[in-house]
Amino acid sequence: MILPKTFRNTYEEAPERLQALLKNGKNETGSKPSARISRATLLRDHEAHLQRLAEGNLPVKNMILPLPYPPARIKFNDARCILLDDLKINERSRNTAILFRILTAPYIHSASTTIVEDVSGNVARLTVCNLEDSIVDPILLEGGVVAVKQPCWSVLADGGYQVRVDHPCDLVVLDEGSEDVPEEWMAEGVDEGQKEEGSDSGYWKKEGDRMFLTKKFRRALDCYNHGLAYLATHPTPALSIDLHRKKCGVNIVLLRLDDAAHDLSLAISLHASSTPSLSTAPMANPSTVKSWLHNHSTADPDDIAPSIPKSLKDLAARIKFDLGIYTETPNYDLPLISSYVGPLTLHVDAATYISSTSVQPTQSHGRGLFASRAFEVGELICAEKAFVLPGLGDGTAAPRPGALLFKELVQKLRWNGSLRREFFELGDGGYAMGEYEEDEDGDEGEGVVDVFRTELIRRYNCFSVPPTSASLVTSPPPPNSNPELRNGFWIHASYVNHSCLPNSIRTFIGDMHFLRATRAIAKGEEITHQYISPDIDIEERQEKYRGGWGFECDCKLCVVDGSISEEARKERERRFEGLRSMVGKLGERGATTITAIKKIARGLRELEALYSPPATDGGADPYAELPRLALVHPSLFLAEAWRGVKNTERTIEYATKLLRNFGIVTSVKGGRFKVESCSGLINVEGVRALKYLTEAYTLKGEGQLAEDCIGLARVWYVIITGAEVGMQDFLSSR
Ligand SMILES: C[S@@+](CC[C@H](N)C(=O)[O-])C[C@H]1O[C@@H](n2cnc3c(N)ncnc32)[C@H](O)[C@@H]1O
Repeated sequence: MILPKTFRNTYEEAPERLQALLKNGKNETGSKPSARISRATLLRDHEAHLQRLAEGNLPVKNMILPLPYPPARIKFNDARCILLDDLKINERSRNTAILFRILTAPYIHSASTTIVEDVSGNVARLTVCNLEDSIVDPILLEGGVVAVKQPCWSVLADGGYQVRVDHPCDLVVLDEGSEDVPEEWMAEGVDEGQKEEGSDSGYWKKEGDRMFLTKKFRRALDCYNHGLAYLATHPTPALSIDLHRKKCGVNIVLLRLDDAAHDLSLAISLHASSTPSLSTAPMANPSTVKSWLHNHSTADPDDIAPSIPKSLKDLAARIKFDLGIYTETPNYDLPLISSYVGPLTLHVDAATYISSTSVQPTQSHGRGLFASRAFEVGELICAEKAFVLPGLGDGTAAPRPGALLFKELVQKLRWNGSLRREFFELGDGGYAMGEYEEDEDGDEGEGVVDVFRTELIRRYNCFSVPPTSASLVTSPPPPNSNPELRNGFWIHASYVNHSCLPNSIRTFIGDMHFLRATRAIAKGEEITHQYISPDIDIEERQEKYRGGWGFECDCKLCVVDGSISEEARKERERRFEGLRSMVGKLGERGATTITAIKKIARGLRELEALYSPPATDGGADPYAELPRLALVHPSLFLAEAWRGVKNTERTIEYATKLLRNFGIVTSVKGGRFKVESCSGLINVEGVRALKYLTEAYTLKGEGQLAEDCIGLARVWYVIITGAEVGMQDFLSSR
């Protein structure tokens, strides 16, 4: 079919149009659509969209969620069945459901859209969002029957209407042959020939394997289930073990870890009961095995792992790590863990260490993370495996990292009741008020996941992550390009509040998150890190915290920066920008002359004066131990410029200044280099400053001072990258 030039993709509307619709769309709530599009037109239009989809290269769009509504909690069988003629615009009744037969192959991109009819033969466009759908393994199958709970008409940007499902749990896919499928839809779609031919478990196993290899994972599960149903009447333990094992593998791929644990416990208990030496062992009981898989520990008191074949043991390890193993001892082989991470995998099999911290209420920042013991500079405070980190195997960061994370979160929460409670305890910015409150036990109910709340929790708590933090330091992205970042989610780390003067730094090695102390932390102290590095200007800084997370920072630096006059603030900014552009121009010219360096040094002194305490204040310096952020960039330039022209004294002066401007006050006394006070603002520039100091002191023959500086640089390198990997090269390179 040749597409008309006027074809407009109404299935993938531009985000701006959707936003405008949300803001300015006329309010038709409660009414019924004035006109409906005919079956022929809907099908023709759908065909045109499918053709466009097949041509590929659809633009990547940002997701726009409509106004929130809670998911239905009613079971389909208890719902009152209604028809398309009964639906109203934007008005849902939580105890209703509608049955649809799917008339076409779905259009699957950021959502799944298809054309459906109800039992009276009326036709509509159906869009299901946030579904774990794929073109090779569609959930909305042509000829299939689905039920939609609490249906209503939703308005489209082009003025039409559709039935839109946002909570995937509001969609029920009925099995072929289910007694809920109306009789008139029953005969079609059931392939009797295939059923007869494939009536034994060997056939279903082969068929399931074929589906698995072609990535039709849900079909594979169906086939293995058919095989197991056959085995219920023709018991063959070896085959049952095999089919449960295969189901377990598919469920892991689909992030259905609870189901995977269920299948594996059946496989292992069957293995035990059919092995004479194990038939009376505790592991012959599936619930014993299931508790072991879910116990978050490496302990194996029933010796299950040593008694089972390797294929089952490997799956057990996979499930236990993915459900989370907790350790009380922070012993990590960091070079080994780092070596696992590469373009094909971000996933690391390591245990989570959170036992030295606890979540407690703070005075004014909601809940926070607190130290249960003292930590020294550089010490590991906690280490945590990701709850979700998408992007495995593609080698590149996604263009919509937030949307990808959201989709995977919904999938993981939907299928794993055992993981839901912890997630929904996280902050959602106030959404869980009133009507949206979760069930008493903290669980959202069987498979019920509120996607709007999930998205808010994602937004307030997710992290932007590089493949490894070391990659940002050892091979930084070229200037003005974005590093390859994904969006990931770590539950315990989500409780850490922000401070511009933090006492910890977060780093990532694949899907492991590490938090290390940037200064000594006392038992009982709150742990903080920087959500983003603070802007020089206090107003810009607070605007980012307000916009991103809904708070204003009240750390010491923000209080002091916030107390200076508007005029002084603007003057600092003006001079900083002036210096920055001077430095930029020098960079363009290449070689830097001593005269040019001195000019920048003069500019820095003038800027420094703007941080000096007013004489009227009796000389008290509010910035005495605080960072002076506007001075960082010029002092870094000067430290490097003096180093470039091999002026040792000046290199020491400006590298020391650079540390000072980060709020790290150092001293040289009795031949030793010492940190007197540290704001916690440790970063790669600070490590560079220590490296320059090491070189300069070495050149001066001050061996002990050089030793002190390089020792500290090593500690800081581990703090900012998470591990020693790449340290030697970084510290020894020019
Ligand atoms: C990642 S969560 C941290 C845990 C959160 N306090 C809680 O109770 O769940 C981020 C939220 O914590 C609060 N928060 C974090 N840092 C803060 C700060 N410095 N001042 C005030 N609120 C802060 C904000 O409400 C922010 O949206």
